[in-house]
Amino acid sequence: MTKQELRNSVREQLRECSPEELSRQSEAICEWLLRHPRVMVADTVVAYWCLHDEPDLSNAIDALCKQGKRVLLPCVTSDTEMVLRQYDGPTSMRTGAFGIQEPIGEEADIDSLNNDSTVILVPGVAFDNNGNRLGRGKGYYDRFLQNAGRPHTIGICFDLQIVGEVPYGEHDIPVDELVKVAIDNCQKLTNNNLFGNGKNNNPYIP
Ligand SMILES: Nc1nc2c(c(=O)[nH]1)N(C=O)[C@@H](CNc1ccc(C(=O)N[C@@H](CCC(=O)O)C(=O)O)cc1)CN2
Ligand SMILES: Nc1ncnc2c1ncn2[C@@H]1O[C@H](COP(=O)(O)OP(=O)(O)OP(=O)(O)O)[C@@H](O)[C@H]1O
Repeated sequence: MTKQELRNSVREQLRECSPEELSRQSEAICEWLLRHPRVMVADTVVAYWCLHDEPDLSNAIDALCKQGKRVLLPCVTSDTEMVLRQYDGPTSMRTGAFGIQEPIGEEADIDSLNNDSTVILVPGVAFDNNGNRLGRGKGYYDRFLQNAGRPHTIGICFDLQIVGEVPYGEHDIPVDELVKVAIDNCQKLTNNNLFGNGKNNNPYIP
């Protein structure tokens, strides 16, 4: 299956899901994140403000912000680039490119992310169990992650977006870990979804 065929197939399945089920999963993901050991000790969490077909992280974002953590969100600045700005609460947002809500706060220095105290939550259209990620097809995250050093990355998606195999190329950067929350057994799955410390799941990445 090509990347585009997989995108279309996953989107079709998401359209068939009930909004109630998806919002239950969003809540379970937020709770899972707030209990995640790396997130709990992080001082910086790079999250995303959801598009209509992505898990809604806003409850986790607000909770992390209230805990005093630095929460950063992407802002699209050109056809290829995005930067991160600090989230300072729901009233400090504006509508950016692609209709995505983005903070008006201070732009973060990308060099400040290259450490053990940063966790990056990466959205995706599909992921496979090796951490390979299919994005929206513009390469924003691949370029950004390439420049962000090596902080811990967690792929975030709904259950049905974890697929057998995601086709990947030389630019694609796999995530270190995948959220995998089944409503009835999130506890059981929490320790079962790490790919180890290796950042080299993808043989194309040196
Ligand atoms: N929440 C969120 N923010 C994010 C991303 C993301 O995946 N999720 N990005 C990750 O890269 C960047 C934005 N990337 C985007 C890439 C393509 C389209 C896009 O093609 N939008 C179509 C809508 C149709 C569709 O995708 O079905 C459009 O506007 O025509 C939107 C955002 C930065 N911010
Ligand atoms: N690090 C990079 N440097 C230059 N070009 C890149 C890089 N990463 C991706 N690209 C280019 O961006 C385009 C989209 O790549 P791809 O289909 O892998 O995006 P994606 O991972 O699905 O999207 P996204 O990261 O925005 O969610 C391709 O033409 C690819 O060659």
